[in-house]
Amino acid sequence: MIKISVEKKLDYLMESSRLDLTLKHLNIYYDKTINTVSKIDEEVEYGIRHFNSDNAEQFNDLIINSVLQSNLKTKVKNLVQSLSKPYFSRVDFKEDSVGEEENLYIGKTSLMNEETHKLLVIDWRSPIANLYYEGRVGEAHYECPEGIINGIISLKRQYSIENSNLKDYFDIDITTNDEFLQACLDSNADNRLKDIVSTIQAEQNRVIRADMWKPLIVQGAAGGGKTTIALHRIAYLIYTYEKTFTPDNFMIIAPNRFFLNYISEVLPELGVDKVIQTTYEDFARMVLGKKVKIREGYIKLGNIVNKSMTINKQEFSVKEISHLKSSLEFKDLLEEYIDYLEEAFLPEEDFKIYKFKLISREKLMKLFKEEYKHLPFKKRIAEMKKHLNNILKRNKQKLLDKIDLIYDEKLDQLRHKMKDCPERRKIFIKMTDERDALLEKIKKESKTLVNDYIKKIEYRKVEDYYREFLEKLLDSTEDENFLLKETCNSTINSIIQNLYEIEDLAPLLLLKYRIFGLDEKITVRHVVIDEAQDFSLFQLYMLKTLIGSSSMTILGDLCQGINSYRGIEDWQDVINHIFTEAKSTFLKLDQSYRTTVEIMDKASSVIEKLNDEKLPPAKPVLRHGDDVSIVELESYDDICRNISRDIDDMDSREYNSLAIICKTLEECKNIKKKLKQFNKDIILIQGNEKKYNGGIAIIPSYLVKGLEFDMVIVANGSKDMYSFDQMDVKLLYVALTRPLHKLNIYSLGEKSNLL
Ligand SMILES: Nc1ncnc2c1ncn2[C@@H]1O[C@H](COP(=O)(O)OP(=O)(O)OP(=O)(O)O)[C@@H](O)[C@H]1O
Repeated sequence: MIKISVEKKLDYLMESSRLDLTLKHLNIYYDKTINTVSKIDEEVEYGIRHFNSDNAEQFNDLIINSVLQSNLKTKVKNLVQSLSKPYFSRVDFKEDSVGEEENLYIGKTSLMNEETHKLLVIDWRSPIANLYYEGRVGEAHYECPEGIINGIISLKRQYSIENSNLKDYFDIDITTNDEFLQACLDSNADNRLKDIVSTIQAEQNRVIRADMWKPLIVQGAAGGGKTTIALHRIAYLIYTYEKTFTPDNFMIIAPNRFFLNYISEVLPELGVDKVIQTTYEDFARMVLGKKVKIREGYIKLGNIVNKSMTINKQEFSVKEISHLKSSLEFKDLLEEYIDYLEEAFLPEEDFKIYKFKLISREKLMKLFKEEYKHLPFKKRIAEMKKHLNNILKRNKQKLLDKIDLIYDEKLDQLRHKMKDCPERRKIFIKMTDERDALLEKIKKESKTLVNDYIKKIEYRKVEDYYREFLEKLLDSTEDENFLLKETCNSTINSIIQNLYEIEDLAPLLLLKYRIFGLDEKITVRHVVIDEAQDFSLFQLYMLKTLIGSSSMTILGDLCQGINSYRGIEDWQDVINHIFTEAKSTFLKLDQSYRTTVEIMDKASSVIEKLNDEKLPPAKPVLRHGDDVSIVELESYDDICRNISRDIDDMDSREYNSLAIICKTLEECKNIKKKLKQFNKDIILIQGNEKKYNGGIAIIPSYLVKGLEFDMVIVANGSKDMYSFDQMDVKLLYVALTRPLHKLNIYSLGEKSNLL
């Protein structure tokens, strides 16, 4: 029997009654909220039933109530969560200038004691909660809008509360390697990522709370919590800027929809709804306003990975072409083409009525290129249209009067020159007819003059501009520049087939943005990009341009840059070339939380083979597990027999998820087929799936980034599969960093020298 000291017993009783008190207030608040919900529900229902589109007031009420209804739903969801676990930690803090020590209970959402107006629970995102994440017992401080508050922490405590019951609590100093974190990391992988509010580490806390207005770039080790932290940062920013922004002002960009599903539970768990969660491809489609057919990135990468086993010229040029199209140099070439379009956009003529010049082309160009420079071409033309209408309005009457005057003078001269006679009368009539005809012509022409001028301006489809750009580039490129020629030719072919590469999206977006502008204003104010190492500089430039701000969080790991032929090679390039006008914050997450020391050491030994100082090593959290097993076998049948045994072992180890990682999709299919003999039910992940519900999956190496599993089997880590080629090294590194607890590697024949 465990002996518990009297002190701990008393403490426990005190904590239990504190929990009861919190729950009592929570329940009162919950009941009140539910009452409000029913009232609002009734009002919305009434509003819909008696809807009268002519009654503006009623319509406004309905809109307001619907928003309220939706907010209340989120509130109720959060309250239900809080009722099960109202807080997870406590900090006892005495501010230097205040006599009394405060017991701060920290939870996912705050709660007020409505009688005393004191906070029973403090939101983890509030400034004072920093004491829990960064302060140690003893002298501590936190920053808030009023300045820096100094004081003393006398206690930091973590609670294990389940279903409203206090199970246990631990007193800690710093939030590193404490029992809580260890317990979290020891637990098994869910099929979804989870929130980590109670165990956020100091370096992670700094990422979460970094200044929103500066671009934030985070290099984070595999398993360093980048994805998790990205989502917590969004929750933090929404809380901090509650009065300024709504959740849909925030957007997270993830590598694919499968990944979006994997992260889909974290934000709701953190009490946040309605954040835009998308992929770069989907976002681009939305901006382009059409269904552009894109060769999925994973298919292309799959082809590259496949072919890299037999390196040939063709494969080399696919990577080179992608690299070129993703570069800022390519963007500059496109900008030159847009400059050329700008020069030729207006009709080659003055704006005139009949023979009378109202404004010269030179002046119109000045307006177009200088006055309205900040606008896309189409919007410039809309502005110019207004301007031309004004010019016409101002000058039409003047012109008509002037013509009258000229003819009056002419007629006068005639009168002086000639005596009245049939001849003079004839000339007179001819002249007045001529004048009237001219006046009529001008009046008539003026009705359509502006529209006729505007109609001369030709718009093409975005993809037609793109094609013309490439054709012109092709013409102006020297024959020896094989790569650029090949790039233009292959891209023109793609346009003809109406099937684009992911690299074509940034050029298409730039053309759309500069020529047509956005169909709808983008309301996103802050973008978070996960797995950003696979983004190109051109893509990042476009995202920044489209949201019109540098308020971005960019997280990635250069060690996992499996798309490095087009992705980022050095974060400094992002700082120097994308965020030139804003001072960026660069932070690192060196610690890795996902896996054991043994597994991380093996993975690190692989990435170190690249000998690249820009690829920082990951430091595993002190958690030990089994050694990594590497077994060389003679046939795929032997490999599958071993895998089958590992699968049988899963239950005894209480693992929920296992991934068999093969380098290519072909190998995945082959192994899946062979495993059928052993009656193993395995899901093959090919990249187009929307979700993974746990269990055993077989998955190609280039699709596993970002994911995690209790156990990973690298099906064939042989010499033939993984060479010292940069892509091979990174693919293997990504595969080795996926398991939480166990890693087995098989090899068909001799194992790779990387291992
Ligand atoms: N402070 C923490 N407390 C508890 N668990 C944590 C903490 N930080 C990270 N983890 C866990 O570590 C694992 C890895 O986190 P995550 O997937 O966010 O890392 P990542 O940096 O995006 O990884 P990768 O780049 O390898 O995909 C997750 O299971 C996450 O819950």
